[in-house]
Amino acid sequence: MSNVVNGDAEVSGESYTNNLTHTVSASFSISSSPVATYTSPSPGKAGSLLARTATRTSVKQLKPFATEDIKILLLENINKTGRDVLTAQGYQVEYLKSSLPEDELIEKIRDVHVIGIRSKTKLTARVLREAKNLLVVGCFCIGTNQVDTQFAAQHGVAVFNSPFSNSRSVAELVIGEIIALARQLGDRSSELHKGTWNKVSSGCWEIRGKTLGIIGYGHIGSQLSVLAEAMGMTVIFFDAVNLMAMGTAKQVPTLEALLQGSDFVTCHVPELPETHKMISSQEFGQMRTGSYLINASRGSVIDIPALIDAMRAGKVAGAALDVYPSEPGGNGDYFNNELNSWAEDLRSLKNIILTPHIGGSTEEAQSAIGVEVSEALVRYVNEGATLGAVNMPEVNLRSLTMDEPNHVRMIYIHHNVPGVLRKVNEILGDHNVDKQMTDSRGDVAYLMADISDVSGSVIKELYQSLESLSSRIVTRVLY
Ligand SMILES: NC(=O)C1=CN([C@@H]2O[C@H](COP(=O)(O)OP(=O)(O)OC[C@H]3O[C@@H](n4cnc5c(N)ncnc54)[C@H](O)[C@@H]3O)[C@@H](O)[C@H]2O)C=CC1
Ligand SMILES: O=C(O)C(=O)COP(=O)(O)O
Repeated sequence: MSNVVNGDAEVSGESYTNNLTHTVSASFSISSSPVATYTSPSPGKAGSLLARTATRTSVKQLKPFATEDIKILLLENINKTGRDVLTAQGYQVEYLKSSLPEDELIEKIRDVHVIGIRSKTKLTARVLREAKNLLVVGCFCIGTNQVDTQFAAQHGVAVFNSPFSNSRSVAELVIGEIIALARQLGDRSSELHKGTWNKVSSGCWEIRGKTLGIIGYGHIGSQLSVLAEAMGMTVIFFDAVNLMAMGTAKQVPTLEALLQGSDFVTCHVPELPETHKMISSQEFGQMRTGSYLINASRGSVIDIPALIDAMRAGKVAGAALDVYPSEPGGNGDYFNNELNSWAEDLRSLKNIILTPHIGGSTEEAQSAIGVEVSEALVRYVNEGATLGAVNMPEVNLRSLTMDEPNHVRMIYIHHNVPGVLRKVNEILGDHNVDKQMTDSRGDVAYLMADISDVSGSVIKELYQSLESLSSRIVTRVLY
């Protein structure tokens, strides 16, 4: 492992790796050109922004660390496209197919600078507190409810996700389920699998002319709206904010109005305290008799025992669930009462489609998410850019170029308290700050400054001065 020159003292590769957050910041080697060792990633299928950027030879890659010292843990079967972007950078990438129970996760996370997860891995404050080297989290999915994003921000750890790369896949699944429920396809198919010919039309319907009620009209809800209208459905939606309706869809003012007016109800809200058991006994009472319920958002949104009662009473004629309050960390025979106390009652119902959280599980979605999130991670690790972060202010500066060999990029993540900028600018003030950007989000602020004509010893001084401020969360130096 290569040694890294730290100002005038030499730091061994081992100590450098053990606390990269610190030593990335504290490594002031300008002895080897990061560009010389840079290998540009092979362009992804989706047309990699990173790859395009890397081919512009004038852009300088900011990497004052040996890329092989960056340790990345990828859980939950993250797509090969994502793994390829990260390994092409030279990072050490460990990849597991499932998520990890909390204690194993804590053991593993202590060591890594980057973690990539999907919806199952819970990055709680307890886990993140142990993640002493962690710089950044990549959620290779839409939802970020599984991460304590606020705790992460307060400890200088940025969190990225993929806001819409699997939205279409979820919308298409729901369209399939609307027809499958209306025609009782699941039941007919499993009967025939068992040898029973059961040709019925009673209680089976066309979807043309029926009303679809969408709860949460964001990326998925609005995409679904377009597909449903194309199939002859009328669309109404309920959302916490006023939104532009697609096509001839109409926003309704209350959840009750949506439930009373819909033949099919589908949920597309995030997991929040306000959406917890949003559909419970009272709401089932407000639904039309013989209507259908679909949930591909989060398991906490539906009160499942209340759904079981509503289906047994004939109020709800069918349901499709993709998500559950407890979900297993990997594949296997886990869907039983040990996982969720009502699982066997749910499995015994007629006309209910139960899927193992596959809404976003298509080749297209996973391959696009792999590239998108990995590229955001690379930009954050190498350049400090927070564009698209869900828990940090969005800060970026135009790239440094090869014509600016003695420039340095200072990154200072700090508590958002009065007087910090004055102190930071006193420290930077004797130098030529070429460009600077700062922004805050809640309690945390992020400052990025590019400084010209600085030597190794000056970089060290700047770093130490910023580190000594009481407002400091994380200081990084990139050049
Ligand atoms: N089953 C699966 O595999 C997948 C599930 N999801 C889940 O679907 C959720 C929705 O995804 P997107 O449409 O991309 O999110 P989005 O953020 O684009 O849209 C969510 C919408 O819900 C609305 N909303 C929030 N709180 C509300 C409330 N209390 N009442 C009414 N409306 C409310 C928001 O205003 C927003 O318009 C995600 O948060 C995720 O949990 C997402 C992708 C795949
Ligand atoms: O994107 C999301 O929020 C999802 O729920 C999909 O999660 P997954 O990537 O399948 O674990």
